[in-house]
Amino acid sequence: MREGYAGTEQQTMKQEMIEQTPNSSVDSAQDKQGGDSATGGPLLLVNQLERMFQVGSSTLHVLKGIQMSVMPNQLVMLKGRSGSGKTTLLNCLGGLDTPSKGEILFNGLPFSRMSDDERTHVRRRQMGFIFQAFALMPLLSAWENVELSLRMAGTPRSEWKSRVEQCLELVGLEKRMHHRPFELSGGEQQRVAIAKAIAHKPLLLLADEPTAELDTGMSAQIMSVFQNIITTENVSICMTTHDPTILEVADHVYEMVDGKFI
Ligand SMILES: Nc1ncnc2c1ncn2[C@@H]1O[C@H](COP(=O)(O)OP(=O)(O)OP(=O)(O)O)[C@@H](O)[C@H]1O
Repeated sequence: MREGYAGTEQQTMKQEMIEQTPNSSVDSAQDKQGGDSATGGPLLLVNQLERMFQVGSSTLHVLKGIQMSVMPNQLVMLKGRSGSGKTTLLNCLGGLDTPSKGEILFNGLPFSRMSDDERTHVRRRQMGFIFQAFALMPLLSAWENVELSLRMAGTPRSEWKSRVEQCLELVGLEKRMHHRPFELSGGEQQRVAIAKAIAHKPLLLLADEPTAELDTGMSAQIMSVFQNIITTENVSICMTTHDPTILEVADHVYEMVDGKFI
């Protein structure tokens, strides 16, 4: 993940997550109601999205009129060469960056036109993020990493134990729950990151190159975990990838060239 505007936003998000106390009484199940996905429409709808960056005196046009949709329970992949704009798009979809033009509807709501607070609320309650570099707390066990995510989402404490166990079992780590990240392989660490990202029952998982650090066997395991959680957790996944070997498991692949889909 390149640093820059979006990198700063991700830092901000991580900071928000660290600072957030579990004081919200909003029920995540309640948040799952409504919106287009409840009526069979797309979970995510992107209309004529553009993103420009001001670099010195020139304007860099990175996203140039993106149209896309993600349906409920779909696995959508964004493929493209380095620098084509995939991460910039993913950051806009997750509200970590703001489009210069165009619109993003999430669960039937105008996500890109929400206030920062509203967008943060939606992001915390209904979205989960997975990054290339696992993003785990190094001193916490797999169990504690997942529990932290529930704590930050405001899930009642009484539900933590069963949900942590359920998520770690879902990703096949029931025998490694008390290991810390350095005691786990790359693939296992990424599975903890997935358990962490789904713990609060999001509608959408956004994953930036989730298999980039992994060998072919481990990448295949991660893809099979993704397929499993789409059905068991009722979640949609939108991920970026460079890896042609995993594209076949996608429900839909968007190919990006120079800020546009071809
Ligand atoms: N904040 C920013 N300021 C200036 N330019 C930026 C900024 N963010 C992204 N860019 C530029 O936008 C282009 C697309 O970057 P992006 O990271 O979205 O591509 P990518 O397809 O995800 O690449 P990779 O696969 O290498 O991560 C690059 O040329 C990048 O330098």
